[in-house]
Amino acid sequence: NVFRNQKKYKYANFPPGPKALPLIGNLHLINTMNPQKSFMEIAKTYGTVFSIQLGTQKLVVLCGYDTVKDALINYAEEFSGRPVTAMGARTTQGYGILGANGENWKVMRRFTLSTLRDYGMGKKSIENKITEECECLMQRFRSHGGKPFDNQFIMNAAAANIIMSILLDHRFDYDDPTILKLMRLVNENIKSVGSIMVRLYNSFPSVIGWLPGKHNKIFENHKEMQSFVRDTFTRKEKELDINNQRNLIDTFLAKQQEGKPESELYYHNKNLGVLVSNLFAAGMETTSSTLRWGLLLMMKYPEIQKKVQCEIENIIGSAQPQVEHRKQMPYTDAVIHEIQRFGDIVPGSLPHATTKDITFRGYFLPKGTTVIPLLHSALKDNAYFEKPEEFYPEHFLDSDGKFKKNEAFIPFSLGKRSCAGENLAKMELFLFFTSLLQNFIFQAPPGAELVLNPAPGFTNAPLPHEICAMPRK
Ligand code: HEM
Repeated sequence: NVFRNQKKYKYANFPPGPKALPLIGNLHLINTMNPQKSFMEIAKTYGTVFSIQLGTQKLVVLCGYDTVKDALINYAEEFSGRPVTAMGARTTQGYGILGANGENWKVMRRFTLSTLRDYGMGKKSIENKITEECECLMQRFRSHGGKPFDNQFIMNAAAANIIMSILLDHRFDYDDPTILKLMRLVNENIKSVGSIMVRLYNSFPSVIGWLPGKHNKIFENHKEMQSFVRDTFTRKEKELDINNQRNLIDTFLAKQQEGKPESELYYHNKNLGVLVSNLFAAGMETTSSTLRWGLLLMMKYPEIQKKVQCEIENIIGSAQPQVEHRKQMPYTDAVIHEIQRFGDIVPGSLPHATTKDITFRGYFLPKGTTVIPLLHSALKDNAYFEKPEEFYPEHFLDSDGKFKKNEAFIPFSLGKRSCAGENLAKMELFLFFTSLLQNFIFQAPPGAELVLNPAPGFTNAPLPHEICAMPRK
């Protein structure tokens, strides 16, 4: 039996892992509130490259900075795929950038990086847009007059507006129904990506495909999102002036109209629609949650907040914060790095897949194996960070108070699939964070207890909480 022999051969040297139960596999070993913790536990028994089975699907988990780096840097091409899932096949699989593979992914990634560079990174213009957004955000903060408020919605809206400005060259008022609708769609999807129902559905589409649950909601949301995006860019198409491209959608439509073979193969509306939703999904909640961790941590550690504010006073004074200031501000830079390390926003990265059969650290991984690079295990790696479980900006400072790099700082992942918005995100984090601290003192509401555990989900957002923003001047 050729098939059986092949299967046996393929899995003979597969990474080890706990024994799987019928149907559920190892699901009973995974704490759905905190899967990272379960993974770290399993690694203690089975090593830094181990396998687990969710339902009927086998995954390989990479644990610890050295292992993650070895895979994503030394075998960059081999680990650069995305898994093809049953759910994805019915939604966005293959299009856009996040879930794409092969040539389509390469073209979309190249397009995204170069367009973000042209409209966003490096250029002064995006810095001005972020600064403008900061002003609007601070006005909202001021309107609370120092009284407690929940900042989740408003921070999401500010982050959404930055992406919006790159995509559409337009900012929406925080009460505009368009942005409210978009945020609802993106948030609901991100929440449900982590849900156990979705994971099960990936394993047995035919068995539970008819059950009402979050996966049906995802399909509905996805359709709503696509029709929303289509309406928006059809309008843009009418206004397009090839000689005056003002945003990412313009540039995409211009490529579409070039009439080259590439135009038809890759620059079609399906790719545009999925790419646009991907950029929202990837860039909104990540940036906003990081900033919310930042403010929460400043309330928790007022003495650290004070040191940041001192540095702001010394270097920026009452001028407008600019990216240029960062290199003169080692303490603030260290604090922002530590916020990202401690916040650990995307603990399991996005799932990767092997693009060919490979042998990694003595184990055989057939082409198409789903691989989870556990960024959490690098950001909390005690071989690289002195106090991994604490908020300790000194992780990024040398004894002279200068900024000190740490190679295990990989919140944006590594290698060919690493975050395409890294530079944009860093610019946003610095400008929003310093502007807010320049203008407000952040305090816990009277009597409130500040909890630093993350809310359960695919990303690590802070638990719901309120903040008080006391104007400094
Ligand atoms: C603090 C903010 C952010 C963090 C922590 C973050 C983190 C990540 C991580 C961990 C990945 C997965 C990498 C992998 O598969 O190994 C990713 C992918 C990605 N991110 Fe970000 N991200 C942030 C902000 C942004 C922003 C602002 C954008 C742009 C709008 C963006 C666009 C993307 C894209 C397009 C991908 C997919 C890359 C690909 O599949 O080739 N991200 N990000």
